[in-house]
Amino acid sequence: MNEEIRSEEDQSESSAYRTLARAKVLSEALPYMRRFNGQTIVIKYGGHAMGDPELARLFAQDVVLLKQVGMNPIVVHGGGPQIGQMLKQLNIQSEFVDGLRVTDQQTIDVVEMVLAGKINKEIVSNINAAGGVAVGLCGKDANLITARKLTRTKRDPESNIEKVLDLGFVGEPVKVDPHVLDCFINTDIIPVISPIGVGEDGQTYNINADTAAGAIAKAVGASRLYMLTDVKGILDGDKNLVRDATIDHINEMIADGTIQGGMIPKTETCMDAVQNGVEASVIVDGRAPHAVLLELFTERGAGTMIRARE
Ligand SMILES: Nc1ncnc2c1ncn2[C@@H]1O[C@H](COP(=O)(O)OP(=O)(O)O)[C@@H](O)[C@H]1O
Ligand SMILES: CC(=O)N[C@@H](CCC(=O)OP(=O)(O)O)C(=O)O
Repeated sequence: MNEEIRSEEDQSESSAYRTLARAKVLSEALPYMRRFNGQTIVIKYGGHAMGDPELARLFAQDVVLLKQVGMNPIVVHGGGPQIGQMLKQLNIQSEFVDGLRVTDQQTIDVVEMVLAGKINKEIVSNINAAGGVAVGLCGKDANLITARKLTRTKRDPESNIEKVLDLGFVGEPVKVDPHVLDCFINTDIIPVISPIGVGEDGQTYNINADTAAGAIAKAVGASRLYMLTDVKGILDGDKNLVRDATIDHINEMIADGTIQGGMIPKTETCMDAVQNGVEASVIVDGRAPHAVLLELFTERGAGTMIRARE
């Protein structure tokens, strides 16, 4: 057969195949779109996941799509690496205890400026540029997150005495008032929230973004809590992805050291959420394009899903 004709046939075959594959993806997505219609989902967008501008653009597009197919996405963002960069530029030393940034007066000013100022508005702009209508908030707006100083203790191995650690203005949420978020349901508005809390006395608190996202997911009765991070999900001892994790399994992995560092507060937040009304928490790879869409709308999903019961 003439080479030109063969190549035309090959091209039309592969284009037909691509069209079929696209149609399959769409038809697979439809039942999930129906199922999640009207549901609220909280997406924690971590500082590591937002590093690459192209990924940030795709993330914004995905959030807009979720809203357009009838869900109520709420974005809670972090920005740890970006805060670190700004502190470095300002020559302010920063130290972490158990994954939490020790926050003095100078640091809290920078944290608020970077999170509620720069990063929040960048995400809002990206969503708006993707055709959405985003509104930026922090925990201070409409009393969204009331916080108090977090107290941490650590046992001194030598004296065996429990010591109170002073983390400065690190806060823990004591109350989330979702009233302002309820106002956005059934509108086109997508809330984007910085993890800054306010004390009863007006003190500004720096809240770990995972913790803030978990508190908001519980308060709004979210169906799903998504944690976008820089790994595929929870990895087992052989570094294989754990697709479905029960609470017992996670506790075992924390106890035997398989889950460490920042993954400990993340999984603890996920477990707390599912034990308090959130249907499922999912840890997904924020470095993968369309991570949330793949998780929500495909049979195979992505990342690690955590439920209260199997
Ligand atoms: N068992 C585990 N599975 C996956 N990641 C783990 C595990 N144990 C520890 N980690 C670490 O947890 C990190 C994610 O937590 P963290 O750095 O706090 O994320 P983020 O900044 O996105 O909130 C991973 O990059 C990985 O180094
Ligand atoms: C108390 C505390 O540690 N707060 C965090 C808040 C930002 C955050 O959590 O951002 P990521 O999700 O990107 O890590 C911090 O200061 O870095």
